[in-house]
Amino acid sequence: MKIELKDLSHHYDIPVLHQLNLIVQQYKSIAIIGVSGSGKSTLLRILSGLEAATSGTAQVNGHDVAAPAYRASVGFVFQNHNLFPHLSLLRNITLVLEKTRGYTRQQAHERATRYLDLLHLGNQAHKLPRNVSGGQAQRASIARALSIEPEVIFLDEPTSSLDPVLTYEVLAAIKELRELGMEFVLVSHVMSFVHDFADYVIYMEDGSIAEHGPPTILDAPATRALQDFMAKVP
Ligand SMILES: Nc1ncnc2c1ncn2[C@@H]1O[C@H](COP(=O)(O)OP(=O)(O)OP(=O)(O)O)[C@@H](O)[C@H]1O
Repeated sequence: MKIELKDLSHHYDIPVLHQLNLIVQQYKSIAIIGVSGSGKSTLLRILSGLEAATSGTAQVNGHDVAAPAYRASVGFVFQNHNLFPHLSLLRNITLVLEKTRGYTRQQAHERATRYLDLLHLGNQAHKLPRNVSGGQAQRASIARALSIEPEVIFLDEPTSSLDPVLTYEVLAAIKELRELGMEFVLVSHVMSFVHDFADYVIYMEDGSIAEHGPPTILDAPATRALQDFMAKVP
């Protein structure tokens, strides 16, 4: 995947991202790390087209992220699974395919079943989100994001609401998908996973990219900022 940022800035009531410039290419799984409030989720939302930057430009695989059609071509997984509570796992997916892709019920059913199976949820398909574990619900939301067969999948701390066992389960599923050739940009606080999973790491501090490079930068940071961060995280 290729990501290109040019003077990308964003502010809410306060400035949050400060003139980011970056070109990253030929990586398949990019992790954004940094302390709370450093701007990771904001950058992820802008890269996925969920939010428009205040100024500057961002491109992903040559697409301008501000173009309306771009948003429909990517998948996004939120911190909490964000499934409709009154619909089964299966219906959560088929509804999206029918409404946003114009699939027939039969086509939607086939595709949703394929992705639920891929996430090892075939036997849970007819359950409501509240009747499955948090890890299973989160895997269903990943299946939903995958079902539109997006060019890139964005994940915002997909395990932040899960206990260690469920975290392991979701991260294992994501690793499996990477082996299938899917492309990811994710925000994660689980450094062991980032080390293992990402082939490129972006470290953010105070709304700036303080350091970026292959995951080996986590072992031997070039900047004081990343050194301090790595000394504090488990
Ligand atoms: N919708 C919003 N309205 C106003 N301020 C916001 C909004 N979203 C984020 N912020 C502020 O922007 C800054 C960056 O937030 P962001 O969520 O991008 O950081 P983060 O690094 O992802 O943090 P965390 O790890 O806690 O999720 C924070 O100061 C936050 O309070």
